[in-house]
Amino acid sequence: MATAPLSPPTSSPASTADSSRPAADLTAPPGLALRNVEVSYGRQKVLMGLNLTARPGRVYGLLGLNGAGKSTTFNTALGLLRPDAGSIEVLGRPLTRESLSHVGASINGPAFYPQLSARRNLHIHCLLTGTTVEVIDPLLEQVGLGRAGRKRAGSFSTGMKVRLALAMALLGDPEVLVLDEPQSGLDPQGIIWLRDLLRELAAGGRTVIVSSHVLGEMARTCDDVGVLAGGRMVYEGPLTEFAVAGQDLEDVFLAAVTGAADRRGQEVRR
Ligand SMILES: Nc1ncnc2c1ncn2[C@@H]1O[C@H](COP(=O)(O)OP(=O)(O)OP(=O)(O)O)[C@@H](O)[C@H]1O
Repeated sequence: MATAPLSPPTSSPASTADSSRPAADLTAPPGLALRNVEVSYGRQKVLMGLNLTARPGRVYGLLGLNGAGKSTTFNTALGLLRPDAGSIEVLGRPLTRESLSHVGASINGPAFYPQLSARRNLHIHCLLTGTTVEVIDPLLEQVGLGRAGRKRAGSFSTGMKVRLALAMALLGDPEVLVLDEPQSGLDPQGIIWLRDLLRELAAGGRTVIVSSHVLGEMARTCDDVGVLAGGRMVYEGPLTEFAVAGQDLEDVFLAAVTGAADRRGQEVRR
């Protein structure tokens, strides 16, 4: 699938997820799909038959309470954790080194060499991934670090580190982007900037998957949501069908996850 090249982020007012956005293209293979995935840490089962489908051209928000398994889902989707059962597909192909080369990710917080400049960090990533270094300057501009490229990454503010992590994730112009809590550490201006960037990436045909606890921001950013509770997806689909007009996303979310917890409690008690 071809994706449109990135253009500088717009300074448009906050875009809000709404029903006027085009429906998902169900004929294209999902950017990322997990099928009946089971993952345990020792005796603790964390994912129990998890299904997730994130589609091109859409921003997908993975929601769940602390400890629901969002990071475990991302680590498994990226091949960093081996599932006990189930399968993972990227762009309709099995998870392999080749299919993973179409995925950019930022998980487990920003990771870089603090003693090196932002530019040098990106240079190393280019060498590791076989990406041309020509992309570095436009990318630094793209994430708002154009004037900070020569500064030591270790001296960056939290928000600047988040922007550098995003630049690393975007390095190979990936068709699928997986970001674990990308807003974390950004100020309100940065959050609006990120929202516009994610929407622009999706509008260019990419599959964008983010996790977050900030429900209001997810409501503004995402087309689709997956709500993880009790090791399973308790809702997956358009945001507008999860919290319909007039409903508060927080209320609907809490009802969905506590309902799942109650059901799970009953299963355990039985
Ligand atoms: N490496 C690990 N070893 C053992 N248990 C783990 C490990 N990583 C996660 N867990 C456990 O798995 C469960 C799910 O954790 P995970 O980090 O995936 O949740 P999360 O939804 O990302 O949480 P948060 O929103 O707090 O980041 C938790 O009970 C956690 O304690």
